Amino acid sequence: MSDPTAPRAGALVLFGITGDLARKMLLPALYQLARRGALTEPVVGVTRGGWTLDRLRRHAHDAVAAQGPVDEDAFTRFSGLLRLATIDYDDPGSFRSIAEQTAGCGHLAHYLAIPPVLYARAATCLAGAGLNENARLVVEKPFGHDLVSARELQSELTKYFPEERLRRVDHFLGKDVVEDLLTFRFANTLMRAVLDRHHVRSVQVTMAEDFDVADRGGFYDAVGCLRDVVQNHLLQTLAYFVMEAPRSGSAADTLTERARALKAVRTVRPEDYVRGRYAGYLDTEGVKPDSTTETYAALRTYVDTDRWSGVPFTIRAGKDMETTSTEIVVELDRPVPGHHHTQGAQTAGPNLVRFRLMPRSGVTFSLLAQHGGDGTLLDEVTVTTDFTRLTGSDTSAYEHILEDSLTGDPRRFCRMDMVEECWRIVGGLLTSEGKPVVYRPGSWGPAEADRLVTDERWFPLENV
Ligand SMILES: NC(=O)C1=CN([C@@H]2O[C@H](COP(=O)(O)OP(=O)(O)OC[C@H]3O[C@@H](n4cnc5c(N)ncnc54)[C@H](OP(=O)(O)O)[C@@H]3O)[C@@H](O)[C@H]2O)C=CC1
Ligand SMILES: O=C1O[C@H](COP(=O)(O)O)[C@@H](O)[C@H](O)[C@H]1O
Repeated sequence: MSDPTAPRAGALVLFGITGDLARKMLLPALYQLARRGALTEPVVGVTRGGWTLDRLRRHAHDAVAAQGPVDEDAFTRFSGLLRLATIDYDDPGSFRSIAEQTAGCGHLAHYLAIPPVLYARAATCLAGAGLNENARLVVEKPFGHDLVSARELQSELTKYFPEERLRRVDHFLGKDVVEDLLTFRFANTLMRAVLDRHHVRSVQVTMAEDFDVADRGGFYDAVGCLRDVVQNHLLQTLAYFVMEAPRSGSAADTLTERARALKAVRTVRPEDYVRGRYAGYLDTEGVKPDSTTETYAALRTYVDTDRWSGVPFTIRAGKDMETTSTEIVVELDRPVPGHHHTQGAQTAGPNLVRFRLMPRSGVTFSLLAQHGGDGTLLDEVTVTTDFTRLTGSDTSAYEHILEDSLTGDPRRFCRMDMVEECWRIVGGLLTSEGKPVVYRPGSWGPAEADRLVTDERWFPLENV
């Protein structure tokens, strides 16, 4: 759904079209949009040079082919939309090449998939060429490296692009399954009835990845796990899980409720934080020999709302772990003791509601059922469903993000107040010193993190 106050852009100006993110995500997503007729506007790739339009087209084909079979007719349509502009960040006049390529296109959407240190410079040069007028600026993550730098960046960008025309990407917000948390919670009375402090004992959020930092050592070592995925992706996902129902389906109401939820997340105390690093990380190319960067982060927080007050939320994320899986596991309270039919439940496993976000999105309930003819003997049973198989949805996060960049719909982006809240929540952890605890590659991270969860027990993930 587009935002009626934000006109659709007449062209997408893509800085960083030759880069890693463009190859892995943006070019394949743009092709998919063109394939289903959702992209008919020019896509102007911006580069410092060395590329021809033919090379870009071949590169785009390779990027698309790397993800599966190519519909050549659709690719030809997409390829016909590609244009190229060469710029020099030290020569603002060179940005006129973008104006030449976008002449007659109307409103522009500039998408910055370049190193974040260049965001302010790019915005300044765009303005110098008059390309900020009525234009939207979309910036990739990260937005700053702490609260102060995020505010500084905001102040630089808003000199030329006011907040209502700024979009900050967090691709988790483009994932259907993350948005679906809201529908699943509020459209189902069963869920509405139990997801609150009266029924929930604890919530565990895990984002495990079974791969290491590979060739991203230089980037990752300056960032670490907390900044890479917790401060943004996992806190935004948590916001969807804890927020109240928006008053309406409008982007403004959704954003307001999400921001309210983040404001209620308690600032994490350093004693509720555990950092880890997989063995062998220091041998990665681009990683400093004396690096203290974490590849695993686990923290405990609380959400101070009427619904969630007192419920512990633990979040953990890590590279080189046993599997690749993202889940929210909700542990429900045990039934009251003292009854014939609740006796067995005191020692059996608790009821769990498991929101499986990735790789196969769906939900699983762990329940108890009578074993044989004795109501006190219980079996643990699971009831599971797979959303992707049911709905057949296969729209990638970046298809949504890029389409919204064109339409202007702000709901799948981070508003500045959300960015500030996320930095506030983890702010006390960013300067954590000392070496992270070393963990075995392929494991579940350091055992030290067990103290953060209720009963010192992480529930095993289902997608294993
Ligand atoms: N790669 C990933 O998996 C992810 C990346 N991101 C974010 O996306 C953005 C782009 O990331 P990524 O594609 O990996 O970045 P790259 O390092 O691949 O750089 C992207 C492009 O930026 C230009 N560039 C690179 N370094 C410089 C420099 N020093 N000065 C001027 N231009 C430069 C180059 O384009 P040219 O030479 O054509 O000018 C390059 O192709 C970043 O903000 C990153 O944080 C977010 C999530 C995941
Ligand atoms: O932004 C990032 O996200 C990916 C994980 O995203 P996914 O959609 O593939 O699950 C993560 O691997 C990467 O380190 C981080 O920069």
